[in-house]
Amino acid sequence: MASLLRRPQNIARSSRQVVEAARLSQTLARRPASLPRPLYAYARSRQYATKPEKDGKDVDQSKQGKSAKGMEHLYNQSSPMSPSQPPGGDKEPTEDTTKPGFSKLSPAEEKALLDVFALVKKGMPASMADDINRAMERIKREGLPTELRETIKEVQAEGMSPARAAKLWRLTTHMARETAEKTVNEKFAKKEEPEQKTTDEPGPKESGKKEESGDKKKKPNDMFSNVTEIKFDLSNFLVSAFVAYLLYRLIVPTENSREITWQEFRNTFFDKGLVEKLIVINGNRVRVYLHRENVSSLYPESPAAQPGFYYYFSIGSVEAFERRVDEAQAELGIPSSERIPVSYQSEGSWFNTFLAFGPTLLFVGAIFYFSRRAGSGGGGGSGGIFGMGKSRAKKFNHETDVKVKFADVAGMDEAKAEIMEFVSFLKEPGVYQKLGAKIPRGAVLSGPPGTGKTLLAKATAGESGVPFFSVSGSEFVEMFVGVGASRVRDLFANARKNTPCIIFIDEIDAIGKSRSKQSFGGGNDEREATLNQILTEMDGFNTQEQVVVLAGTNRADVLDKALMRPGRFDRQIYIDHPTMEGRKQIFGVHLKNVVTTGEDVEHIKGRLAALTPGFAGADIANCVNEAALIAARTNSDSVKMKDFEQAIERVVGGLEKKSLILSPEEKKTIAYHEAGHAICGWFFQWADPLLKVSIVPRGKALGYAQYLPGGGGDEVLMNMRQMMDRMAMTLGGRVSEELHFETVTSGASDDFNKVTRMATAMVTKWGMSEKIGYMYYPDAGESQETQLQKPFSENTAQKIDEEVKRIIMEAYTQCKQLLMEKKTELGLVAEELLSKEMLTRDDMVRILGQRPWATKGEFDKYFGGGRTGVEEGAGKNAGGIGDSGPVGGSGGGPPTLPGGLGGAPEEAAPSLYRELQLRSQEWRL
Ligand SMILES: Nc1ncnc2c1ncn2[C@@H]1O[C@H](COP(=O)(O)OP(=O)(O)OP(=O)(O)O)[C@@H](O)[C@H]1O
Repeated sequence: MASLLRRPQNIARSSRQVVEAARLSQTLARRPASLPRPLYAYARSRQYATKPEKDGKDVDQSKQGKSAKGMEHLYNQSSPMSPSQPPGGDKEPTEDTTKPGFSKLSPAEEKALLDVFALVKKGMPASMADDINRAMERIKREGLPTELRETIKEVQAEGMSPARAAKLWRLTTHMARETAEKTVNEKFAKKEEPEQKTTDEPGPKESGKKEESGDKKKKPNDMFSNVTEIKFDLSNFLVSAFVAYLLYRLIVPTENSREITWQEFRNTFFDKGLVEKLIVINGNRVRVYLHRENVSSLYPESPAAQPGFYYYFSIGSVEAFERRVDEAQAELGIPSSERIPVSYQSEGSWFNTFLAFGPTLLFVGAIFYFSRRAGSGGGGGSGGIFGMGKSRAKKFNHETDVKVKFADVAGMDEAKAEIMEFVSFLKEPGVYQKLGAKIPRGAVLSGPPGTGKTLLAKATAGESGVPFFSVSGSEFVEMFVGVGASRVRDLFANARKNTPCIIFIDEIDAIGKSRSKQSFGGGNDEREATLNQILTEMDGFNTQEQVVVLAGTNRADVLDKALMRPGRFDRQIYIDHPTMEGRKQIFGVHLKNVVTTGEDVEHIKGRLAALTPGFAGADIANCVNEAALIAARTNSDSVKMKDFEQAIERVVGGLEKKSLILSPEEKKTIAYHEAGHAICGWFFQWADPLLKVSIVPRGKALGYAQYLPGGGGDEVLMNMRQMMDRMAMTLGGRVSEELHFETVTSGASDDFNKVTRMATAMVTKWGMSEKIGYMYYPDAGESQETQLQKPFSENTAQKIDEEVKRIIMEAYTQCKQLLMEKKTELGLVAEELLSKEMLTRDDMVRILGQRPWATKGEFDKYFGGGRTGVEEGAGKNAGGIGDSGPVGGSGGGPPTLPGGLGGAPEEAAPSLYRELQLRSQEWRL
């Protein structure tokens, strides 16, 4: 077409042919049998129009570039698919910038594209909008590839098919790439130009030349960074813009069809021989395809001249339609060999297609959306449905992230020594391997919450200087079966790529629970699959692979046996609550982070350690922080001992209840109740020494007495004397109420709970009752069998009840005896408590004199008190039952405990000791 436009004489000649043909066809069309003629005329006109004349001389020069008068509309290029040319045949053809193989946009197309571009540009940054403008300019200047337009035409006429969609995609991508490359080349050219000029410049700039040439060498790199940037943006933009345009054109088409009646069809097109073929759509509508060139000759203004446009009419039935067409053709005398072809098609609308796919699309969309949300909520990076099987483990770099060292982990020296071996294995594997030693694969760190298991694992990574993968057991658990196993695989695969390294699985009980225990009530396939995968992966290492797996759990007892066998988690490291010395060291670590100017830190550490039996490392860290907060509230320069004490009270007892107003009668009852506990604690030899007693309500308690269990030491065993003294002391509140008031209150309920639990344990677990003997009866919570059935007979149950009652009554008698003896002292303490609301150990010494029994350990060092090192032993017990009661029978020596004295601390009996010991720390009425 471009070459045609450059030869106006050709246009003039062909226009004459077309006019002639059109005129002829018009005349002939009126005659019934003239159907083939216009076709012939059309063929001629096309032939001449597309074939350039070799000899242009015979064209009338005066008419060069002009169309015949009255026929201008034939050349005004109004068809959307015609190459662009300014309207009006009189004008000189402008310079053609269309590339070979390209054709220009029609004004209508240009407008549509501009609309789409304007829509896309909205809300874009200015730089991108510029790119879009540039792209549009280029399209206007160079047109679209002819192949692309042909395909668009096909799509418009016959609909979209996968092959056409692929072709469109290929063409638009190709075009986008070309455009981007061109832009880049232009940029190169522009940048090189000024540089050339600089080098040409003579004179003093000569010296700068070398630098410039050096610069020039660098520039291609800079340019390259630009190149990729432009290429990416522009190509992406163009592809999406074209696709948007095509969709726009396909889904919201311009008017490309119109309904006509049978009569119109016959008179206007059929009888004039303009019909090329008929397609019956879905048996109820007929699409009329016309000889477009003939139509444009006859009816140049008609929309039917535009490509993609067609007429249609509705039919009642296919048979009736066929009959009518046959009759019409017979009337026109068209021989059967030249009859108009009729074909049949069934097709659905875009809307129907969309509706058919709608539910599927919605479903896929919903899955995608929710999986993305699930993904982004947790580990971040690997979100989305495709990232589901990816491990969520966080990798910490030993150089930047894991700064914890063994020095930051205080106490737990044995655990540290044990785990130190892993560090030396990772640092110097050769030492072990040359002796043929197999390196342990992993260790389970178990113990109560907050005792520093995670911290120890981090310190191991920090010391060994290897990458550290940290993941929580619950992160493997997903609602889809197989995801957990796939995450385990991914985690270990990652670890193997980063050897030597440490994997730390926190709360491993989330996936490592014993399989037999889980199966109760249905089982859990997903968890089992995940566990099996861990078992396989841990077996799958070869001994050379330096991957150490550490796991943390609070419940080592529920873990699957297979997980704990040697070759998997070879070592089990139990981390208990820290001892007095351990607490001291942990306080040392955390006190470094707060300002304690002017304080004797050594003394503070010791005193705080003595004040916080049963505290885990996390509690200690919290306490120190609370103390700093309290100090900050009072605008202090440094954190003082009193701040720490307040913090401990707050951590253990809760907030002071200032809003709770008690009546004078209630206050008096509370004061006598607490004084009863205090007197017992003071005068019973084996009871816990009193530290502080208060009637200020705190948390749930109306008053409290604070003791130091075990005399500030770290005993894990209790003998019968201690138990009896503790029970008697616990009953002191109620006994005091009985002695001083006409009636008693409900305030002793928690005391009774503790006493009953302890007495029951003495009878059913610790073999401290002659009637029951050396038996162990598990609680309902301890095993599944006991949940349904009691492990003893009715007769034994009765005996247990009797024994428990007897022991409690003995404790009661012991307590009452003491409080009646010390009624005056009790009154003094209670009245002082009423007036001061809180008494310390020093107040007690002032009122009652020195405690008759010395305390053990370092208690006196930090809390005053004259005597130390008083011998323990039977006979010095003021109200003890070691030598008076029938229970025990061992002459006051520590009873032998069922479950093994030296057994692991998680054994039932010692853990109960621990619990009772901790409970004595609680505040009580
Ligand atoms: N031995 C210790 N030395 C110093 N700080 C400690 C120690 N133990 C615990 N802590 C403090 O307690 C915090 C919590 O400890 P960590 O997370 O290691 O406990 P954990 O045993 O893993 O708890 P959980 O079983 O609940 O996961 C630590 O960040 C640290 O501040």
